[in-house]
Amino acid sequence: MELTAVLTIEQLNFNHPARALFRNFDLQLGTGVTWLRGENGAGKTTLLKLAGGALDAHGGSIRLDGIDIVQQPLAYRLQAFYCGGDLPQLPWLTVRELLDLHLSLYPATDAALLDAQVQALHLGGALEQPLTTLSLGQHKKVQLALALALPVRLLLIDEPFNGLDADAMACLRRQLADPARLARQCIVLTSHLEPELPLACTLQL
Ligand SMILES: Nc1ncnc2c1ncn2[C@@H]1O[C@H](COP(=O)(O)OP(=O)(O)OP(=O)(O)O)[C@@H](O)[C@H]1O
Repeated sequence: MELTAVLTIEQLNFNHPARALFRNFDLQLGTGVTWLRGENGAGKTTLLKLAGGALDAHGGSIRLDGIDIVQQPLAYRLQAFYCGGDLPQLPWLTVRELLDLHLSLYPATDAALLDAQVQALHLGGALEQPLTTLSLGQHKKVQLALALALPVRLLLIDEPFNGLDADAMACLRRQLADPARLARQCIVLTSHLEPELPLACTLQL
């Protein structure tokens, strides 16, 4: 069956100062989960950040359902979410304030759905805490609650299972295997271990 591309990367070029990473790199991904694999330093996080708009490419194009990341940056960002391990931006906010901020940034988000994700990940008790006081696992859960609730077409998740307790891991695995989600979203995740999910594609860097 022919792939209907959601994410299209053409002739991508990107170097870190001391490391050439992508040279004329092409990629087309459709809906469902893509497992991005590769040894440490292969460029997995960098590729997620490029596709999420957190880094600017040095050449080539990145399009999401035909929306070009350079020509229509806001339209692109409304349809993409990068869930990484970076420590929080705006560290003076509480968890609730960060979630509310995202409800404004992504106005099509269903607030009740976001609240349901917060409850499912047992974050309800942490809502009034400043982001700086969260444990690493709680920080990861806040990012994942957003990732699972925002109505984006492209979800980029760096090492989704790292640092999660058993309940949260099962909750995440259930949702990333939900056929309705897999039919509507292009999900790219990195993992050094087999993700134990139904996969649309495996990509080795
Ligand atoms: N800000 C930066 N400045 C300079 N070099 C960087 C920067 N970020 C990453 N690199 C380098 O780019 C390469 C790719 O890094 P990246 O984090 O994308 O790899 P990765 O495949 O995600 O690795 P891991 O499996 O260890 O998480 C590495 O060699 C890294 O040292």
